[in-house]
Amino acid sequence: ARCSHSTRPTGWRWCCFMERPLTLTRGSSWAHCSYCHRGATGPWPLTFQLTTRSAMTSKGPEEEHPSVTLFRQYLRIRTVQPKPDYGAAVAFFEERARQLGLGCQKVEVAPGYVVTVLTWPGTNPALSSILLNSHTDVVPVFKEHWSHDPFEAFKDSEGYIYARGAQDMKCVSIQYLEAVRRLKVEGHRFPRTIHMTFVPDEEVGGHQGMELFVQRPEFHALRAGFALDEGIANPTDAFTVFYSERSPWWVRVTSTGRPGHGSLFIEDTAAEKLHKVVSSILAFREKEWQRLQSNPHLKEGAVTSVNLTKLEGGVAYNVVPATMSASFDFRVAPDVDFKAFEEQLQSWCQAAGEGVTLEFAQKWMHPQVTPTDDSNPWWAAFSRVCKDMNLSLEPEIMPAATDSRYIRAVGVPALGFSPLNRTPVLLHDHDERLHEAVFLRGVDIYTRLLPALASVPALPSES
Ligand code: MET
Ligand SMILES: [Zn+2]
Ligand SMILES: [Zn+2]
Repeated sequence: ARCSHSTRPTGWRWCCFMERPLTLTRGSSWAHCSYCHRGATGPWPLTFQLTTRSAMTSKGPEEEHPSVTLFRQYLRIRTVQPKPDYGAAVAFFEERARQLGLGCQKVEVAPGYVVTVLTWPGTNPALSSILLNSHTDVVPVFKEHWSHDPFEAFKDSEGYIYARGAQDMKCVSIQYLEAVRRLKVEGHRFPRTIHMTFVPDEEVGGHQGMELFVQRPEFHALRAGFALDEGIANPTDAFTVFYSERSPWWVRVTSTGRPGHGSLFIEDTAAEKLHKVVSSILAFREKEWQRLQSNPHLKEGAVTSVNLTKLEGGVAYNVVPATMSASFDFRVAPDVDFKAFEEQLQSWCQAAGEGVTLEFAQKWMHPQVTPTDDSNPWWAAFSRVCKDMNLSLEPEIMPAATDSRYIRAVGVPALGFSPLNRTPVLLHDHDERLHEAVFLRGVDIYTRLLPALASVPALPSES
């Protein structure tokens, strides 16, 4: 097979030999394949500049990079909460497994909730495996605030792909698959097995997804030694990598008090007492915010955040209700004393008066930290590749929660990493979008990371 060099100065061309894109130098009359170097005009990678981005942007479908086409196909599957079309997603991954010649296993962790596992076996089955995890569901949209239909995967003339899940995290699922495809086509084999897990329901807490899956014999049979899961885009040149997470505590405070006519000065009302708790919690929020603001070394994930997200109660303007409630989304930093923190919440309720109680809708109690020094061979391999590729890494604590918490809690070290730099953070936002060149660069990054991770020598525990 040979490269087919294009004479066009812009756009994507496919190298049939290396199964990857040719890079085209803007203004030159011909292209080169960056892998097999036929007709090379300069070193890979192209410097990643906005001008280059538009040079790399394709116009018509016939010019589009096949990995981008696949990404857009996946984005069109409506796996949107609260009623995700998981059947279509599972069928999509089964078809990928068939096309790539990968093992495919479906594990139904709850009725209708399937974890799809695609497997590329390693050469040394004695070694633990690499787990590449991604969730298949996406959060709902406010359609009226979008510039394009969020399930159409519209690509604008600049190369930005608009879709719910473009960043969180359908890009990562396809980047894993495309990196594996490239490596397989190039004829590589690695000592460690690579498993890709596609899991449901992360966006609603993972209770019918990863939380159940890690307890199943099928999960233990994967013998995962290390996992990658989602991160967050970085608007700068750097890439963020998460080594721990804050713990979600979703708390509902219910206040009860004396009811009556809306014209009277009734004492001991539900509203009065709820107001006190809300004030205590929002004062704590302000304190944590100030702590974050005043210390430039602290990142968002290192302090505890809280937001008042729901207020419920009442039936009429002139009826004082006997019950009112407030719901809070706490994200508790990993270094917090969890027992003391819960006691603090209880004491705010008690201080507000009689009949004020709290309940938890989510309460994660097992924060874990994956070491980011060379004592951790997985970190060493991961960071070495990034160094070799000249990628600067910003290690942080994930401010939100991902399925990584379940993976780490069963003893598997995990890093949260979405290979998206120079990208505004738009997860869960209107007009969530990703530039196709950033997406493709992410495939390159995994194409370098996977060989390194899947070739980490036997650990002391494995020999
Ligand atoms: C607490 S469930 C996690 C849902 C979502 N990933 C979030 O962080 O909000
Ligand atoms: Zn996500
Ligand atoms: Zn999300």
